[in-house]
Amino acid sequence: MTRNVFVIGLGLIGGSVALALQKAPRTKVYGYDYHEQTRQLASTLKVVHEVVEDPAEFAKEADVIIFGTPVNVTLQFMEQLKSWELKKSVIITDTGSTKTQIMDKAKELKELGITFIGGHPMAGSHKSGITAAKPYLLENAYYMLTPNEGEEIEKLAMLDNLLKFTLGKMVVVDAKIHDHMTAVVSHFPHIIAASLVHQLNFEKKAYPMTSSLAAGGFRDITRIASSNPALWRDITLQNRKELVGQLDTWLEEMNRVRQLLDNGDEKAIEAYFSDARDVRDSLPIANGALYMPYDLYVDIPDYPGVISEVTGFLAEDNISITNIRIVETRVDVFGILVISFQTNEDRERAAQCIAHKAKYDTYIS
Ligand SMILES: NC(=O)c1ccc[n+]([C@@H]2O[C@H](COP(=O)([O-])OP(=O)(O)OC[C@H]3O[C@@H](n4cnc5c(N)ncnc54)[C@H](O)[C@@H]3O)[C@@H](O)[C@H]2O)c1
Ligand SMILES: O=C(O)C(=O)C[C@]1(C(=O)O)C=C[C@@H](O)C=C1
Repeated sequence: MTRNVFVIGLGLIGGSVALALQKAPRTKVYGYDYHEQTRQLASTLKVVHEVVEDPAEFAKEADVIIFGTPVNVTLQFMEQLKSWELKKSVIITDTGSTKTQIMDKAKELKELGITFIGGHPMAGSHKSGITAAKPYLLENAYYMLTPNEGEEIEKLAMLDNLLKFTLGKMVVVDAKIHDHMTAVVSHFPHIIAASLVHQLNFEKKAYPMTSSLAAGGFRDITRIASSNPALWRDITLQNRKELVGQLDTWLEEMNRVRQLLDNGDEKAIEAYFSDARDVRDSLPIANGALYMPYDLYVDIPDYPGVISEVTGFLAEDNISITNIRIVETRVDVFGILVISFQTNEDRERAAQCIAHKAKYDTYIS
């Protein structure tokens, strides 16, 4: 029997989930988005098997409903669900970055016999919209499910079994604990990134050249400041209690740093950086929330066709790449072509392949 999966909100995350779930057996993926252009693109780009025009009407047919909408929109839909005609067996989930308010709302649905199990894949991008969706976006990332207490284990297992096709690593987490942890590693960093950009904006009024000097460090730490502001407004509002707590801790920490600088305490300042480096370097790379691809920097000469030459050699040796980009400056890196791999083994094989076949130097940053 075919199961009908219905994705509402076909942007970066909803679109990526929809693309991934098309690989699940006996599954038909339907999708709805309130933007007409997104619905058209969903059809043209085959992000879903079929586009739906009326979500409430189609919901009657759905076995699983997945919200890929901004978190406040998901709350509104959850209110509407109360009056939708749904299959008794339907399992509803979301992909939202916050969980406490959504899981509180889920309790109201449970009273009406509707199963809602929260979900949150810990992968994404500062890009938004359907054109940024990719079938492998969630691969290897933790995918958290946040059932309320007392949720039927069979329903949780059914959802887990379906979402496994995103290739995410499924874990179950309590909603409140989820919001505490994601405040630290995801939501608060967005505030810091935005605040640094504001600081540069202020500085550049007196020193206009400052912007031109912003290089790799500033780019890396502020990339997420280019995220969708409305999405982050909703996330930070829903998790504002946790964020105020993080902000208080941060302010205390900044006062401590200020003291170190005021005192000109060499040892303490070095320890501040070296302790942070040790912690950062021991974080789970590629397995955890801090998923990072294995990057290889290739020092290539500047002539047409050189990129396809390198990727051609890798293809000959059956080495898959996950990303490729050109770094526009040679100031802070050795190589100019950056190729990402899924595993360290692939990266090592690629370095050997490039050294052997192309004779270009490779570096790991
Ligand atoms: N961006 C990330 O990195 C990331 C990562 C993990 C989870 N999330 C969560 O995933 C969800 C979606 O985020 P995204 O990054 O894909 O955003 P997005 O802007 O790319 O996609 C959201 C989609 O929802 C649609 N939408 C908005 N209101 C709607 C409505 N009333 N009815 C139907 N469709 C509507 C939009 O048109 C858009 O296509 C959010 O809850 C977010 O917190 C985001
Ligand atoms: O990579 C990014 O741009 C992201 O911000 C992705 C990111 C994060 O890591 O904070 C953002 C929100 C999520 O809910 C999950 C992942």
